[in-house]
Amino acid sequence: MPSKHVRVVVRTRPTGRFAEQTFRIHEDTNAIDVKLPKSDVGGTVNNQVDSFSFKFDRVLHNASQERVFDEFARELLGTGGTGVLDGFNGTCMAYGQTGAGKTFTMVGGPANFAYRGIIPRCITALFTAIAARPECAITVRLGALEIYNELMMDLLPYPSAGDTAADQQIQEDSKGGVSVKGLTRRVALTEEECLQAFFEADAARAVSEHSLNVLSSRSHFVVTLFVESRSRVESNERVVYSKIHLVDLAGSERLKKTGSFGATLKEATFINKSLTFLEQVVVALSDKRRDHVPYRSSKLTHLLKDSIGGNCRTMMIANIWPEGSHVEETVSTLRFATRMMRVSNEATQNIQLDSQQLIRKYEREIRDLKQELAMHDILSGRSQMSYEPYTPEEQREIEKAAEQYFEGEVADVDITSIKQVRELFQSMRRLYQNQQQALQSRPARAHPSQAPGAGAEGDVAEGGQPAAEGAGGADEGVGDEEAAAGLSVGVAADQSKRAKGAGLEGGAIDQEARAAGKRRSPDGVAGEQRGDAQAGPAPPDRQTAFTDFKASTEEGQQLEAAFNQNKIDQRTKKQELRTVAEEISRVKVSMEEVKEMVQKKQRERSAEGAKVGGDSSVSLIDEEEYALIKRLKDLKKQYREQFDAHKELKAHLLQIDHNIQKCKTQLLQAFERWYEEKYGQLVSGADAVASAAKTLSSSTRGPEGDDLDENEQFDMMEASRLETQHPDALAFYNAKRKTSPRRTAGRSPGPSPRRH
Ligand SMILES: Nc1ncnc2c1ncn2[C@@H]1O[C@H](COP(=O)(O)OP(=O)(O)OP(=O)(O)O)[C@@H](O)[C@H]1O
Repeated sequence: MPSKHVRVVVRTRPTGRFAEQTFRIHEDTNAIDVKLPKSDVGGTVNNQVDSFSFKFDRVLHNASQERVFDEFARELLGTGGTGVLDGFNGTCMAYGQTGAGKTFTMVGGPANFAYRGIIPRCITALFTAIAARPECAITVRLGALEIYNELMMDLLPYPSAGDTAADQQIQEDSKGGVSVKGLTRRVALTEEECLQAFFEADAARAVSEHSLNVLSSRSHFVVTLFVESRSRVESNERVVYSKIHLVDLAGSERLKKTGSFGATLKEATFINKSLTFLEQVVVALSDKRRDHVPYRSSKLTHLLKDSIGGNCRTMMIANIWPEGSHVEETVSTLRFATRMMRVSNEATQNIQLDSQQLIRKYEREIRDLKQELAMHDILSGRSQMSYEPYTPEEQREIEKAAEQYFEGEVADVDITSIKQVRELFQSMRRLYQNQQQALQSRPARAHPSQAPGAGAEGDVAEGGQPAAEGAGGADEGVGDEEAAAGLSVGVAADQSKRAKGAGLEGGAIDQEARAAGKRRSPDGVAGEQRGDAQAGPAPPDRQTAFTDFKASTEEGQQLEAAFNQNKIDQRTKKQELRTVAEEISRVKVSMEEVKEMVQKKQRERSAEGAKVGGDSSVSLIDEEEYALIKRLKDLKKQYREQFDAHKELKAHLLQIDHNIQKCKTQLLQAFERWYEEKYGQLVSGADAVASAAKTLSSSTRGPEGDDLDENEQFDMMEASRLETQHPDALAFYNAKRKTSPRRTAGRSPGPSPRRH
C-alpha cells in the first residue's frame, strides 16, 4: 500500500455556549476558522496573529456517534484486500483537551446502545466482516492496557497476576514492530465475548473528578484487537495477521482550570508530559530533515511507534470543545491535528509462515523429488520431467480428471509422476471439502413434522404403516448415531452417519476443533496467554483431555450427567413412541378389516333390497352389522387417542433432542475453555464455537414449565425484545450485563491509587 498521511477528523462537543464569534465551522469544506479575541499583551500596537484557518480530512460538527463511525472510523477496517482481515494494521486515536469528548467518542456513553463509541462499533463490524469470510479461520484476541503515571498496566490480567499487575514492558521485533511483553490477549470467539472483554477493561480504567469533567480519564487507554487469519480451503502455511489499536488518550489540562491537587495533580503532570512527548514525535516526523524520532521518550510514543509513521493505517479524531473559555486549548488541539496530518504511514501486509508447517512442506518436497528422480531413471522413454510446481491451468486439468474419475466417466487416471499423484490427492481433498461444505450448509436436520411418515394424520389414515415406521425410524437415526459415535471431541465419527441429520453440527465442531487444535500461533501468542505454562510438557491429545475434563472437573461431571440423563429419557420416550406407533398400526389394520366387513354387510343388504324391489337404505340392519358399526366407532376413537398420544410423545422427544444439543454445546464449550485455560491452546476456530454458542444462546432457556428465576425471565424477555427490535444490539447488551459497571457519576476518591 502506498504511504498515506494520517487521516484526521475534527469532532466538536455539542454545547449550548458555542462561541459563534470565535469559531466558524465549515462542514462542507472541512475547514475551521478561529478568530481570537484581542489581548492586551501587545500594548497599543498589537501585532499578535488573531485568526487562523485549519483544514482537515473531515469536520464533524455536533455529529452523532453513528455518523462518526460510518463517515470516518469504519475506514479503519479497510476494504478490497487491504483491510484488517487481509493483514493490514489500523490505529484510531482520540486526542483533545480534557472534557472535549474523547472517551465519549471512543468508548461511548454509559450503557446506551445508540451512544456506543468507536471501539464497540469496531468490534461489531469486525465480527460481521469475519462472518462474511467462511473460507478463513479467523481468531480475534483482545488486549487492553492503560498508561498511568508512566506505568503500563494490563487491564485484563489473569487472576494469578493479582490486582497489582506489574508495569509492562515494550519489545521490538526485527522489523521494528512493537508489542507489549506478557500482555494478556484474551481470545474472543464471538462478538459478545469480545465486547465483554472490552467492557471489563474499560471498567478497570483509572478515572477521577476535576472541575471540567466528573469522570476524567487519568490514563491513556489502549485497546488492541489482534486478528489472525488462515485459509480453511488451502492447507498452506501462510498466516495473515494484523492489529487494530483503539486509543483514548488522556486529555491535556491546564492545572489552574481543572483545580487539580494531590494525586489528580500528579496524574495531570504525567498526562501533560506524555502528550508533550507525543507532540515532539509528531513534530519530528512531519519535518523531513529530522532523522531521529524520539519514540523512546515515553511509553505512549514507544507503544504507538507502528501507528505514527510506521506500518499502519492511522486515523485521529481531534475532539474540541468550542466554547469561549476553551479557545486556547482548541487552537492547540487544531494545531496538533494539522501537524498530525503531515505524518505519513506505510501499511504493509503482515504475513507470517508457520515454520513447523514450512519445514514439513520442504521435507515432503525433498522426498517427493527424490522419488521422482528415481522413477525418472526407471521409466525409460519418457519425456523430460518438469520439477516446477503446477500452474493453475494444470491443476485445473488434474482436478477435472479427478472429477471425471469420481463421476465414473473414466475408468482410470493415467499416472505419470508422484507429483501428479500428490496433486490428484489434493484435488480429491478439495472436492471432498466442497461436498462437506455443501452438506453442512443444508439444514442440519429435517423437522420431524416434515420427515416422511412423521405422524401427520393423513399419513397414518392413508397408509396405515408409515406413521409407525417413520416415527421410530427418523428419530432413531439421531439416537443411534449419538449412541454409536458418543460425544467425542477428537475421534472422527463414522462419516456415513455423520452426514445424517443432527450429527452434522457436532461433527463440524469436532472437525474444526481438531484442525484448530493442531495450529500454532505464528508469534507464540497462544503461549503468551498462559505465561509460564509455555515451557511445560506437550498437552495431551484432545480426546484424552476431554475424558479427563469429564472425569476430573465438577463442571464436566455435571454437564455429562445432564447429557446422559437426557439420553436415557430419549431412549425411554423412543421406546414409548415405538409402542404407540405399533398400536396405531394395529388399530389401523383392525379398522380396515371392520370397515371392509361393514361395507360387505351394506352390499348384501342393498342386494337384498333390490331383490324385493325395495330400497336398501330403509331396510333394517341386523344385530351383526350393528355390532360391526359400533366396533368401527370404538376403533376410530382408539385411533384418535393413540394418535394424540403419539403427537405428544413426538413433541416431548423433540424437546429432549433439543436439550441434548444444548448439553452437547455446553459441554464442548466448557471443555474448550478448560482446555485453553489449562494448556493455553486455542482448540477451536472462532466461528465453529461461535456457531455452538449461537446454538446455545438460542436454547439457553428451558422449555415451558422450567423453573426460571426472575433474572432469567427478565433476560429471556429482554433478549427476545432485542432480537425483534434491535437484533444488532443483543451482543452489546449481553456483554454489558455480564460486566460490572465502570463508573458511578461523581463517585468519591477510592482507596486505590489508580481508581479515584
Ligand atoms: N458528542 C457528544 N455528545 C454528547 N455528550 C458528549 C459528547 N462529547 C462529550 N460529551 C459529554 O461530555 C462529558 C465529557 O466527555 P468525555 O469524558 O468523553 O471527555 P474526555 O475528552 O474523555 O475527557 P478526559 O480527557 O478528562 O477524560 C461527558 O459527560 C460526555 O458524555
